[in-house]
Amino acid sequence: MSFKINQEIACCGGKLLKLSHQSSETKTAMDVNIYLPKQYYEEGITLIPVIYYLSGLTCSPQNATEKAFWQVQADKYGFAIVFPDTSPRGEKVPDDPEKGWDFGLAAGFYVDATQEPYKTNYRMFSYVHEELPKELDSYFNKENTKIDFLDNVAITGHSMGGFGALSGYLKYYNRYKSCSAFAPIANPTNVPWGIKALSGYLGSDKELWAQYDPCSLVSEVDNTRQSTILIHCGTKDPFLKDQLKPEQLQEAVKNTSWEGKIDLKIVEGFDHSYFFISTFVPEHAEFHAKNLGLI
Ligand SMILES: N[C@@H](CCC(=O)N[C@@H](CS)C(=O)NCC(=O)O)C(=O)O
Repeated sequence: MSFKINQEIACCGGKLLKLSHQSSETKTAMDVNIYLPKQYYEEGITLIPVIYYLSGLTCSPQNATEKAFWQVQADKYGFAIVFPDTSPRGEKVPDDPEKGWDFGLAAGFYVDATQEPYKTNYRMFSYVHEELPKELDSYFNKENTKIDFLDNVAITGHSMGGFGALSGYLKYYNRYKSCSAFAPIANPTNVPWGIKALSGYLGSDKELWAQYDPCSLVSEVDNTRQSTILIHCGTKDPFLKDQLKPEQLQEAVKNTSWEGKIDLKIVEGFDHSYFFISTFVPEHAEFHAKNLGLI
């Protein structure tokens, strides 16, 4: 299956492409944005690495595309950045029966649902980590490989997407070269947003929940590369104490191969918004650029 280019927009030194495609995982059309940095359009550049950015609750691919200012950093270092959607969408896709904004549409939580009525469409884990990278690779690298969607890749995200980045990174430790997160839901099995989503999508089996919880995964995944995970959270984030709980991840890594490897920065005065995210995107970009071999 192929991508449709809905918009091609000149941005910084490169181009922003707003794409859509039919997903066999979610069985819906999915929107995805990609920024191709200026290096993509230059002669003689070797493979361009990719950062995947997973967005938070209520977001589409547009929020981060418009408000995180990754594009400037992508040009500075020479990586592409992919902004997937946060859930399947469409009239036939089941939503939260309570009509909340923390479950269902725009709240897919990057897991593969096992429960009715969600299991047919809510396959965001397999979509983001398997189907989307492969589809992008076959679409963009038809004639020769210019963008490395599959190997020299990093992952990051915000809030629900910070959780998605952490869990995806730990489950695909040998693929992602680095992981960072902005205000992630660090211990989803232990907070209201996570409990609602995991019970809705995965049912009551807490062992299945644990397979996605970064606080459980750190004791199962051996950090053989001695990698550091970079995390920023703001002190004025209204969700910090009850929903994000980054300190639980610090606790969980004790006596594991990740001990001392969570670089958690609690920054004074910042909230949960894109003003916070865009402030720290340059630091995350530099962190990933180093791990992707760009500097
Ligand atoms: N809609 C919620 C806020 C949800 C929220 O803060 N969502 C974050 C991710 S968890 C976000 O990125 N929102 C979109 C934006 O700021 O552009 C509320 O009214 O309190």
